[in-house]
Amino acid sequence: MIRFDKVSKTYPGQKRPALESLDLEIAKGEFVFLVGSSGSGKSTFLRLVLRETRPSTGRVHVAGKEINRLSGWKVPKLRRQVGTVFQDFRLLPNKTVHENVAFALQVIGKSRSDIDALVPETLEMVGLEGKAHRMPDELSGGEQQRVAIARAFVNRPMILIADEPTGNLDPTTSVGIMKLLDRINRTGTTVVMATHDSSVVDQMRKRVIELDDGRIVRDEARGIYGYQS
Ligand SMILES: Nc1ncnc2c1ncn2[C@@H]1O[C@H](COP(=O)(O)OP(=O)(O)OP(=O)(O)O)[C@@H](O)[C@H]1O
Repeated sequence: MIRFDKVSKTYPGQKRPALESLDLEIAKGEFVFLVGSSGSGKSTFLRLVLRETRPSTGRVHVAGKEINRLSGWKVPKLRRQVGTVFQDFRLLPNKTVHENVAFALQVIGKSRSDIDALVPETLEMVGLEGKAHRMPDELSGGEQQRVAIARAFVNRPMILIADEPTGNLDPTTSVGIMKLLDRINRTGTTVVMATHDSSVVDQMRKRVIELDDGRIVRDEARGIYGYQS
């Protein structure tokens, strides 16, 4: 589902590469934690998967396509296959919960009847039935993150990328969010999550890839967080 062949990335004006000669394969349906200290290259990895940036050398394959060669007009189609969730939720503040999730479908041209069916179903899946007409600021942080996950998943993407999704949440709320991501993963969606949250990683016992200075220093099938920040 995601394959990196000898991928290096050096940002313009930087001497040291953010990622160096990364070889990596993530299969369909896997759940992968990306860990490593600040600056180790986690966000750069995720940005390469989304083609928000391109590798300096090497090849990035996502959902069967070599994406460095993808022409610009095909990038939106790629991004439809990849849902994204962030630490700071990134909801539209002036839209209701329903509208936030519906918007993700409107921009890709889904019909009104599809939207009317998919949004309530997805809100129910994330445990927000009954809150469809609330505004984001009328929700707890955990609920806002559930809306963000609903928005990322409503289109049933092949891959879900989560960058520190529990970073602003207390431990109990984080457990609920992880159960939800696990449920999404069980539908067949590949989940890649960058995190500094050691308790979450230790609880889930999924594949753990650790980056250090742009290189993979650990790749374990049922790993723990295992590095001291
Ligand atoms: N746009 C950019 N321009 C120049 N250098 C960058 C840019 N983005 C990241 N870097 C550098 O690349 C390296 C890797 O950064 P990256 O953001 O991928 O790390 P990270 O593991 O995601 O860190 P954090 O856990 O703090 O989010 C760092 O040395 C960083 O300073």
